[in-house]
Amino acid sequence: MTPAIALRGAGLAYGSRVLWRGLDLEVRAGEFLAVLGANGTGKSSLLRVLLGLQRLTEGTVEIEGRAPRRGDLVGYVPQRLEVSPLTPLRARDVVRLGVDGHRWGFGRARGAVRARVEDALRAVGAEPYADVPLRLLSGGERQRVRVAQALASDPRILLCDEPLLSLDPGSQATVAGLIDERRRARDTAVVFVTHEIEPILGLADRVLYLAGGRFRIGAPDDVLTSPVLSDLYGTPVEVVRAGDHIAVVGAPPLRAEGAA
Ligand SMILES: Nc1ncnc2c1ncn2[C@@H]1O[C@H](COP(=O)(O)OP(=O)(O)OP(=O)(O)O)[C@@H](O)[C@H]1O
Repeated sequence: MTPAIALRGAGLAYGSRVLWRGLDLEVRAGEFLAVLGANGTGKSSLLRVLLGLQRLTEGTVEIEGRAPRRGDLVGYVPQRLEVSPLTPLRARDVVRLGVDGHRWGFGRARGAVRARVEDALRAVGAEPYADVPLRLLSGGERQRVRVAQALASDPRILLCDEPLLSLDPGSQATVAGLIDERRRARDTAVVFVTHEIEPILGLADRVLYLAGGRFRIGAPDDVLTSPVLSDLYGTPVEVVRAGDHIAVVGAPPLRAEGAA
């Protein structure tokens, strides 16, 4: 079966600075891949490659067997929804923007569009505030709306770039749970970039951990260990686990230039 995402011998550098190279990774439909690592290790750049916004400097990338391109195969959830204090947009309007006009048409298919929007709002539990102006919603409510927008086109692949940032722990768990529910219900492949490990620890099938030009891929329990991360960073790093809590202690800041 064609993987949802296939990277082969993939590398990305900005000038002489190598973010990562030799990345061989297949993500299958319905798989949840968490992408972890320090600031500046190239996590967002990886998403840009998958969105077709950034060219690899070596190797190849395919989305369902083809070069990345614009369209409704891929949904995207950014860090946060920036909202102008002047915008009249309501949650419902934002979700409507996520429904592909070409696929659903204008005029003739208005009923279908409306149903799509309602489904997406319901999926994230945003119906109670669907008609409230966005600027009046809390951070967690806005992020649910943003997830609804990304889900509205029923993408085969969902790319999430730190969607939990600046949410409280309860909202983090809710937003991560919504994305997890969708991938289970529709076999959506999920690539989830996050600094918050705990909310996705029980959800991720695999982890891609980036550190200063090097990386490890594997099941969370295999990658998030003191020996593996110490080896990856090249210095002693402690992974402390207590119940559902986990902390990576002693990871050094990013080196000035990359290259493993
Ligand atoms: N177009 C570009 N040209 C040159 N350098 C870039 C470009 N885009 C990103 N960078 C640099 O590449 C590095 C990786 O950026 P990226 O945003 O992918 O990292 P990240 O792992 O997502 O970081 P963070 O966790 O801080 O969001 C950063 O140091 C950034 O400044």
